[in-house]
Amino acid sequence: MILQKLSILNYKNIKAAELSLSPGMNCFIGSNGAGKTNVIDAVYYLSFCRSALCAVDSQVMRHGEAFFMLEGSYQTDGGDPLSVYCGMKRGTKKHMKRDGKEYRRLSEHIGLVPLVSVSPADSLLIDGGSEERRRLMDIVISQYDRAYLDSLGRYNKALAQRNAMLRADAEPDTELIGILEEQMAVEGEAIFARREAFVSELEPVFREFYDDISAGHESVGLAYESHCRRGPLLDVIRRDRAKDRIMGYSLHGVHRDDLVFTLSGHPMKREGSQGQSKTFVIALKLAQFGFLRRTASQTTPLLLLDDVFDKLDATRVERIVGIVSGSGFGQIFMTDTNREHLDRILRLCSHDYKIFHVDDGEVKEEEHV
Ligand SMILES: Nc1ncnc2c1ncn2[C@@H]1O[C@H](COP(=O)(O)OP(=O)(O)OP(=O)(O)O)[C@@H](O)[C@H]1O
Repeated sequence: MILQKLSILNYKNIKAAELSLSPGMNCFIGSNGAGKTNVIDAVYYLSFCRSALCAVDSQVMRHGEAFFMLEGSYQTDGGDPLSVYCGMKRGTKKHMKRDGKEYRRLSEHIGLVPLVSVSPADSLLIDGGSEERRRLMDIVISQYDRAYLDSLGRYNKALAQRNAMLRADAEPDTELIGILEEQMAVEGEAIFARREAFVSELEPVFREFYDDISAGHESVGLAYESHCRRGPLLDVIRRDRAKDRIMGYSLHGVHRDDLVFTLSGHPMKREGSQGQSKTFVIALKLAQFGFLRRTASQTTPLLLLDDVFDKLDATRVERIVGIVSGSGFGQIFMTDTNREHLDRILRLCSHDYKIFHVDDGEVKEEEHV
């Protein structure tokens, strides 16, 4: 998938931008706070119907403005044109359209424009709670498996209802809580099977990328942990109903799943240096990219690299650039604050590229000399 043109109106600090993009590398350069991340967040928005950074849509609207609008003109891998539009007026709901036709449900759009993003916020994958790692699995799997997203929705609904019953003053109705547990078990087992298949396919590819970037200096591990491994999920959930009632929430289920990251057999979070943690996250995201390309109807995802090279030594930067400019990767969006650094990266890169200067929300394409 190639994003050929991007139009932005009133998105965060970008008042108006009309960008004609390279099918290869698109570099956004500017000082801190200039709006580089905001531009690539607009690209992210058009894939996921939401910002990667703001949970609330009204927050992406430029301060003092009454609406925002994003429009992307894509070329699919098959060569067909595709247009995606999102617009929202303050105080109303947003409208997402594909080729001029409004979606009834936003979930219908997820996966159409597959995208993998690497950003400084990804350090939370290592340092943050298990919800960050579950989100990584959910974001990838839901881009190629709509049934997964539906299962997740039904599971979360049953979980929220069960938690409400556990917290209520009145003793839970045994029949009703039993039905909710059955729903959680059915959907939970389906979610588990898909997460397990995903991780077992991702893990060897991830290790290969890590070895490649670190020149085989370190050995890393990635494992999937789930209560489903303790036996039939229904038994596992039901067994501790009395304890759950005391705690006021469900202690067991796939909402507690996690990914365990290790460096030489020790927890990455405790042992990894900043550069090693960054390498880990990048290898994970590159593996995710390959996985999506194979599964998301053979479409090459877009790759967003927001400020990724900070804290990495020159050899690792060189190896990463070598990987992403090789075959199998497609269009890339990258941000950097340092021109010399960017020029060094571009010298390594065999892709066609464009440079855009971002200054206080204004985006200008650099003329090629
Ligand atoms: N809704 C909004 N309206 C107007 N400006 C906003 C809004 N949301 C964020 N901003 C502004 O966007 C700027 C941050 O932009 P962005 O994160 O894209 O910077 P950046 O160029 O990536 O910087 P860095 O190099 O520091 O990562 C801040 O100045 C912030 O005030």
